[in-house]
Amino acid sequence: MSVRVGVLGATGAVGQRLIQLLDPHPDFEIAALTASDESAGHDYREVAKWRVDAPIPEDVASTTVVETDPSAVPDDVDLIFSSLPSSVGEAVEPAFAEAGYVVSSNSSNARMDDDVPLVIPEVNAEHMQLIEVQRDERGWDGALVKNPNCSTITMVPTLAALDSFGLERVHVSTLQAVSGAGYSGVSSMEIIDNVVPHIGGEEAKMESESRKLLGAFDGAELSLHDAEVSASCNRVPTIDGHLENVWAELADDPSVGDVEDALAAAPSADLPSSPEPLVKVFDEPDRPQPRMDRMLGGGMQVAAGGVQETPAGVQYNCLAHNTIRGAAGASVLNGELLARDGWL
Ligand SMILES: NC(=O)C1=CN([C@@H]2O[C@H](COP(=O)(O)OP(=O)(O)OC[C@H]3O[C@@H](n4cnc5c(N)ncnc54)[C@H](OP(=O)(O)O)[C@@H]3O)[C@@H](O)[C@H]2O)C=CC1
Ligand SMILES: N[C@@H](CC(=O)OP(=O)(O)O)C(=O)O
Repeated sequence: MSVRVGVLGATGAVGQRLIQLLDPHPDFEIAALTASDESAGHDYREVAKWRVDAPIPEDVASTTVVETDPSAVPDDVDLIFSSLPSSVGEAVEPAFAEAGYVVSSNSSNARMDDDVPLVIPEVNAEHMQLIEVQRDERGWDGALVKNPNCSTITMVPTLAALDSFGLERVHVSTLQAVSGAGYSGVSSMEIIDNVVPHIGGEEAKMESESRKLLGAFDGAELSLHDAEVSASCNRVPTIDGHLENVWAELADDPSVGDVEDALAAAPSADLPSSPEPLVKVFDEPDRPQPRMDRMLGGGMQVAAGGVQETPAGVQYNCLAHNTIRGAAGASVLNGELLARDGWL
């Protein structure tokens, strides 16, 4: 199988990660790269400030970047990956879906729309069926599919693994890497020797997106999970890898061993980029750590550890690479699911 793919926002931080993952991909072939009007018409190497810690693929470097408009992308492209600023995605992604393209987007716009699948394939692949509702309602031949926010993706696979114990309430405190804000997002004077206890909009995203991901889809409508989720988000001076401290209140009151077993047994998805196992559980109380564990499973594995009982529920720590599992890799995984299940 070879699926021709386009990347919207290809010159950006997440766009570069997408290229790093798509260039060697066994099933996907990069056929179009888009960016802003200022970059259009130039070779990719001229307009992308390449920041990835691996060489820029030569065939990509010499590709001409085009405008972010459906008319600029060849008709035989089957799948579009989008990593645009959300204000741009809001206007442009529906235009691509209307023009017949299936869009796997990482941008935050439309994630909570009733007819937009918000998917982590290992957690809620069945929500992809919402595409039928979306096509009926919007009259699109294409589709718009989202992956969640990077902090949400880090935590939700662990919550899904514990939901059979009766997930009632979640408190989470995050320690988020600077790459989550993009290359120029946090200045060195702000973050070196410091922690910033505020990331605009992040807490609300974790609280709402988690409940949608864990919600039930009856074939026509999606209902949010009942659990209350409360988040506190902090920027810390790590480069990549979001570490999170989670307290989960579970109706069944499982033992620490039961929780560790459930996390370790979280099902993987039978897709090229899905890690096996989905969650690596550490016995060592001081793991996972961003520098040591963010590249587990090629950056796609979620790590967990430090499970203990507390008066506020089961407490544990979890970690994932925010620009791979939390962004570009999440979109690629959704693309693999879309291709495998015949949505293209
Ligand atoms: N950085 C991260 O770790 C994460 C980012 N995200 C989300 O992913 C998206 C992209 O983030 P990031 O890669 O950091 O952003 P960047 O600012 O690095 O890249 C933005 C991309 O969008 C293009 N672009 C900007 N304005 C326009 C426009 N008006 N029309 C068309 N293209 C445009 C840029 O092109 P040009 O180079 O020509 O300006 C560039 O390719 C955002 O929605 C962000 O919130 C999500 C999770 C993690
Ligand atoms: N806000 C995240 C990154 C991000 O861009 O998230 P979203 O995909 O929800 O816009 C962070 O700072 O780490």
